Amino acid sequence: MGFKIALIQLSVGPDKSKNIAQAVKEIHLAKEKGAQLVALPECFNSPYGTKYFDEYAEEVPSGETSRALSKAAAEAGVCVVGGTVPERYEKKLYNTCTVWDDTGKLLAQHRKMHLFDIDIPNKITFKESEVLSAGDKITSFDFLGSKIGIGICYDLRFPEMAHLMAKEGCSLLIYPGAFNMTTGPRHWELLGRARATDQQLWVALVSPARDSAAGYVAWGHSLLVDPWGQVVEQLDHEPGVLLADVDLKVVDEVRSQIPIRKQRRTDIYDITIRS
Ligand SMILES: NC(=O)CCC(=O)C(=O)O
Repeated sequence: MGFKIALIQLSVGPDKSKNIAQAVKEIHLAKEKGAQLVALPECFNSPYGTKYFDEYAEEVPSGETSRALSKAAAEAGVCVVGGTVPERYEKKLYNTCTVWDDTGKLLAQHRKMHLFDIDIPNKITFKESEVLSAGDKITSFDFLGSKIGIGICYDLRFPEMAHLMAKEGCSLLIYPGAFNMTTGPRHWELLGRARATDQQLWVALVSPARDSAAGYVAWGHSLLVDPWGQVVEQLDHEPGVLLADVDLKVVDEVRSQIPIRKQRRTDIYDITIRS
């Protein structure tokens, strides 16, 4: 009960076609190494920055990147969590993750719900909301008898969202993300471990590789955390692939041995989706 996952820490540059071609190549290589699920990083077809989103944006599923991911998933015969791309929809832009099954069919589409607007003086100021709109839906999909939830980068900071995905039955949460050189060393691993521990499930964080010459320098360090909150494996900041087994039995093991899910005081508090 489980599957092999590959987290692809891609090197991303300004050449969109090259970024896509590199992703397609890595999807095939991961499949050859036995991966059943391949996940790409946030903003993998474009440099990460508000000035780039409009230029690199495409429609889902008709755009160049969607078509390439669908084809790669079908040809390799593997499920692809397609990182994120700037998506154009009805004159708005979103930061969007698409998921493709092993026949190339679009299984799920998640629009980043929490936009990355922060201001840390003399370190980093970023305002996604200057150009992006926020999504408004929790997203999960079925995979080999399990349910997988999707969040995007800053979404990782919101335990309520992870809680709702766990409540929907997810055993694994995948977050394509690109933390930076200020928040990355402080919070990236901590938040991944926190979400895994508080929801008692697997968490995968997938970053682009670091490019120190880029306007926004990604922290890298893609990682997989088990439901005990332990880091199973973590990359450094170079391009690379993390290939590991996701054992779903561990989810049941932790949840039965530390039964916080049954011990919540829902007579006093609750987290629900407002419709
Ligand atoms: N792309 C993002 O959402 C970055 C989030 C981030 O760096 C953080 O600290 O949160």
